[in-house]
Amino acid sequence: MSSEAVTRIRIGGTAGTDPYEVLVGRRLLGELGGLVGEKAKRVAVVHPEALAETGDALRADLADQGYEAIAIQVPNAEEAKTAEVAAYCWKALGQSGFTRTDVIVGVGGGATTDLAGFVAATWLRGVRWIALPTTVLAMVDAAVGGKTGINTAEGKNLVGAFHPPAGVLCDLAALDSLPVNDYVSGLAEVIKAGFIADPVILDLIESDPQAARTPSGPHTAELIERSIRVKADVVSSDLKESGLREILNYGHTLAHAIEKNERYKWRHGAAVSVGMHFAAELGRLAGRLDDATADRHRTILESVGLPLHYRYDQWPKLLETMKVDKKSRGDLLRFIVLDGLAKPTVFEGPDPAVLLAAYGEVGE
Ligand SMILES: NC(=O)c1ccc[n+]([C@@H]2O[C@H](COP(=O)([O-])OP(=O)(O)OC[C@H]3O[C@@H](n4cnc5c(N)ncnc54)[C@H](O)[C@@H]3O)[C@@H](O)[C@H]2O)c1
Ligand SMILES: O=C(O)C(=O)C[C@@H](O)[C@H](O)[C@H](O)COP(=O)(O)O
Ligand SMILES: [Zn+2]
Repeated sequence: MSSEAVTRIRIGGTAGTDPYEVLVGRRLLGELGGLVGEKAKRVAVVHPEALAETGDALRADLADQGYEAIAIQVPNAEEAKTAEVAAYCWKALGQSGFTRTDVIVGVGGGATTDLAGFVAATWLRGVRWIALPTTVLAMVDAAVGGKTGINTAEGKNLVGAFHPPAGVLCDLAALDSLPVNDYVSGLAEVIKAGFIADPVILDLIESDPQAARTPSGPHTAELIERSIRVKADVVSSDLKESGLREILNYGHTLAHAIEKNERYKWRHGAAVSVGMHFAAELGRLAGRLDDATADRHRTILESVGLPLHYRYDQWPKLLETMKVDKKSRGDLLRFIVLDGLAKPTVFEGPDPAVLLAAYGEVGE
């Protein structure tokens, strides 16, 4: 892709949902006004502390276009995904007289877009919102697909709504300021897309893992676009996770338990990396996944600097949390595993001894 090219990926438009586009490229700001639209009088730009300048620049730009624009600054990372911060946003909307035709813009990483989308889903029972993801993870996953939400002390994303955005603008230039640990953490969801659906992603990363760790790598745009296409295909046919969408949860059953155990101080992508290692070992021990594909998880995750291990002594607590994962049904634990490369499937009610053995490979 040349630096001027813009890729457009269409999402939804089936089962009564409004279609929207994910744009990937550079200098996409000119698209924002059109997405906000003429019916809106007010626009609220929700941004994290780390992007205070970006948030204010967007607010000023929207004000120049004639909107009553406000900026709502929220804490960085998971500290934004709380009921208290959502209430703070609702207060700001109420005080600015925000109506049903007004629009929320969420600019930031996945934590910010999850929160902004959730505030949009709940304000007046649902207003239009636009996502401007600024991390790899938010571009390839969080901002796409309409899952919005916040955490509670009891678990990850326990409160939320399906509320797709009106558009998603992935400006690759935003990635230049991202700390390397956050860049790499987003690669976990990219690698997830590779294992569940598009192995070319794995080939591209394996061809030069060090280059994959930076936005200036030769395959950055292709990795992001391929991952978005994986997600777009899935959520376009199953927005509300009645079946197929569960494959996007690969590695997440353990990951969310680790995040809760760490009081949301771990990056989501790091936890997903450990969770995929666990899911691969579970698949292998259950006799479903071949050794080569299971081993490939370790090598590729490690090659980009993602973690494979977590504390062995925490297993009882992690198991308790996993029992109330959103994929559980009654007392039935359910995991996404692979029957082979790009063959994700649901594994229901694994033998507790197999679960423990799989964690034996992950625990340290
Ligand atoms: N809704 C979904 O479908 C979905 C999918 C995947 C993940 N998620 C959620 O996404 C969240 C993780 O998102 P994340 O990995 O983007 O982390 P994040 O949103 O916590 O961002 C990481 C840090 O980077 C900062 N930041 C963001 N963009 C920056 C930039 N361009 N330059 C400098 N700093 C920047 C943020 O303020 C934060 O401090 C989790 O809460 C996870 O549950 C949601
Ligand atoms: O979009 C989905 O569906 C996913 O499962 C993508 C995940 O990467 C993402 O972390 C999602 O927020 C997890 O959803 P949850 O329903 O398990 O909370
Ligand atoms: Zn995720």
